[in-house]
Amino acid sequence: MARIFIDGEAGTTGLGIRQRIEALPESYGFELLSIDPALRKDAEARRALLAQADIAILCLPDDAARETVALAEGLNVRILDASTAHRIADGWVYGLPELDEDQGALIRGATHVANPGCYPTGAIALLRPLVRAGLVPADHSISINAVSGYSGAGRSAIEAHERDGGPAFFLYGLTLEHKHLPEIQHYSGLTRQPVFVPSVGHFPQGMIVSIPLHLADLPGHPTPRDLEATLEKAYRGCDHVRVLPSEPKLLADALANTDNMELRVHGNAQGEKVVLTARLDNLGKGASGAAIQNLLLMLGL
Ligand SMILES: NC(=O)C1=CN([C@@H]2O[C@H](COP(=O)(O)OP(=O)(O)OC[C@H]3O[C@@H](n4cnc5c(N)ncnc54)[C@H](OP(=O)(O)O)[C@@H]3O)[C@@H](O)[C@H]2O)C=CC1
Ligand SMILES: CC(=O)N[C@@H](CCC(=O)OP(=O)(O)O)C(=O)O
Repeated sequence: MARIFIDGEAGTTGLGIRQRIEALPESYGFELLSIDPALRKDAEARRALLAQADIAILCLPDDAARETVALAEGLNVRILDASTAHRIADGWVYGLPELDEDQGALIRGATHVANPGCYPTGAIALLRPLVRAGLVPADHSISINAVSGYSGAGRSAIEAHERDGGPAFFLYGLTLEHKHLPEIQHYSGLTRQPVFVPSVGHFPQGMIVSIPLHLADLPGHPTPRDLEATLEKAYRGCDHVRVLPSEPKLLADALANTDNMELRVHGNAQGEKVVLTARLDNLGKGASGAAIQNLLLMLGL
């Protein structure tokens, strides 16, 4: 029997995790420990639940996640943090099992796992294998564009979109210092920070991360197929990541309510340029679905 405490269980990510745990077969033997909603921000009440839990999943703003980690000090509880607070921190294992062949084993043995960000999940999945294969130089200038469903901004944004019916679409992060950049750069293996332009559309869930490349700028002038074959090799056998043929049009919300991600290399007929795309549900493989993958790994299930 594994006792799980979801700190922030009433929020968007917390609720998604709770629903996924409740849908698992009983034989997995999970017991959910819930806090009295009136005490959800009370340090003593949270520490008491942390003391009873085998794994605590943090679905909190960054500062609150740091506070819970401090509260858990000295207790025998493993932590899976969905916030941005610990993604490149020492002593934490990055919870993207598809990152490397041994990443699943690292997650299995870890006491502290950082669940990846939604945009980084797509960007890193596209870039890391290409950088490692030498097809994209580590110091290449990379631009990343992305669109997310409005649920990516949490409960208050969801309420605002559903109450006011908009806005239809907007770019943000235009100071070019989005909180996901350190994580994207670090795990993609890039020495130069990319330009990252996220956006939000008026749809609840879904995401496309896209990265344009001029192939003549890359060493050895690879073909679109070279890039695609490298991605295929990297994700062969992965349950949640698929490399699929290019399509002339991609809908951002086609994977809503799934925990999978699709990667594609779209090239022009002359083979001069490509756009790499990753499509996922920001709340699925981008958050709660990834957390369940990590939880099951941490418990050896
Ligand atoms: N939504 C997404 O697509 C993704 C979100 N994440 C990350 O997951 C985390 C949670 O985000 P999300 O679920 O979207 O946010 P929400 O705003 O939907 O939920 C956050 C929850 O945390 C609670 N909370 C806030 N402060 C505290 C505190 N000090 N102590 C205890 N509980 C607190 C909130 O309660 P109350 O509302 O009462 O304040 C709320 O229930 C964030 O770090 C976010 O960046 C990660 C990947 C994707
Ligand atoms: C649409 C939107 O606002 N998205 C959020 C990212 C989602 C999220 O909260 O990401 P973390 O995984 O890093 O916590 C943002 O850009 O800040």
